[in-house]
Amino acid sequence: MTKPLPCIVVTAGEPAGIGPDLCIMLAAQPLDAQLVIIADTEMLQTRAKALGIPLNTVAYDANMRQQHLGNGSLTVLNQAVSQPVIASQLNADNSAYVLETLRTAAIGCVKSEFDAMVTAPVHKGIINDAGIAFSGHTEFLAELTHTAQVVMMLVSGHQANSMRVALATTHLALKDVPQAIQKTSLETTIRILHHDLVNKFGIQHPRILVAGLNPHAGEDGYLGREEIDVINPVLAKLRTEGMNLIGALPADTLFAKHHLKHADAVLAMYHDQGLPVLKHASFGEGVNVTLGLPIIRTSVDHGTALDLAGTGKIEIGSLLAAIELAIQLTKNKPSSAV
Ligand SMILES: NC(=O)c1ccc[n+]([C@@H]2O[C@H](COP(=O)([O-])OP(=O)(O)OC[C@H]3O[C@@H](n4cnc5c(N)ncnc54)[C@H](O)[C@@H]3O)[C@@H](O)[C@H]2O)c1
Ligand SMILES: N[C@H](C(=O)O)[C@H](O)COP(=O)(O)O
Repeated sequence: MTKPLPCIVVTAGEPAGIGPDLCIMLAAQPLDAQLVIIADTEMLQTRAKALGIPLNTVAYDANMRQQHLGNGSLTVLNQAVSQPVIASQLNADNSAYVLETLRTAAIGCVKSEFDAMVTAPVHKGIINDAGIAFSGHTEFLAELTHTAQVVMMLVSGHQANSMRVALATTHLALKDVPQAIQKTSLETTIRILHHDLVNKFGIQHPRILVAGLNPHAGEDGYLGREEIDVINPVLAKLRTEGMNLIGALPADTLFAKHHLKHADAVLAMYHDQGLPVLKHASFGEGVNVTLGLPIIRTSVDHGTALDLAGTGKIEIGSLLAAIELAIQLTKNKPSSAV
């Protein structure tokens, strides 16, 4: 008996950004999956007209499942915006809509109606302007699924030569980072990273490079003590369990080719220690994946690109890579029905 294709749900993200444009472009992309877009159908049609792309939308029906053929048609689970959308113009009145698309997708994944969710970019600032505290999908989905700790990892798009960069802290002001690097949370981060590399990415004995926090990994304590007091003791403890952890390494040279050649993942201590390197190498083709969640969630490696919404001048590579990785992860799921 042939297995059904995985059902991937895509949230269209900030409606004034390029998320809707990306979803419309998906209509022409055949996939080895079923595809459901969560968005305001009328808003998608208006944007498609502006882009000059003919778009056929079919209302989502859980009982009518079919492969996404890329024949110009999109299956849409309609979620109404509060206010008409103007491309490039943020409107805080539509922030609740954005979060509702995420809730619908995540709950659908928890209930196994969907196999994985893929998110188009949201604008963190406008959601906060609406009076809703929001620092990112990663933190939002952790809270929604009652998961105490998750790990953000970005993967460069090229499978053969893939770089994976995970973060010990996520969307945090730089001044708050040192305080957030604590033994317990760092240990949990490494356990989640190690577990998911083994179980979700199929890497039997992952070799993980761990960055220090300070310049030159603290230079024996003369440039900061987090390596001596926190990071190295955690690495030593986890090594006794057989984990292959290298570090704490100076972050400036950790990303040199000779180091990366033999690494399955890098753990950076904070957002802008790790992500600029990965985005320099593969911006527009990378994937953001949330590890440690009870559901599969991947995302694009770029933001809302408000300057490009409705212009037709965007690249869809990262969204396609995010969908491909989501499909792959559904296949690696131990109890997967797909
Ligand atoms: N996954 C997400 O939800 C996600 C990811 C990153 C940033 N963001 C958010 O997006 C907003 C804008 O962030 P930013 O300006 O720092 O980054 P951005 O990625 O939106 O834009 C950076 C540059 O890349 C260009 N660009 C981005 N995506 C592109 C694409 N698909 N094709 C062609 N060009 C593209 C933009 O035009 C801009 O010049 C912020 O609120 C940020 O927090 C969201
Ligand atoms: N840190 C991510 C990046 O730079 O690509 C981005 O802000 C999205 O994060 P969430 O997936 O948590 O929204």
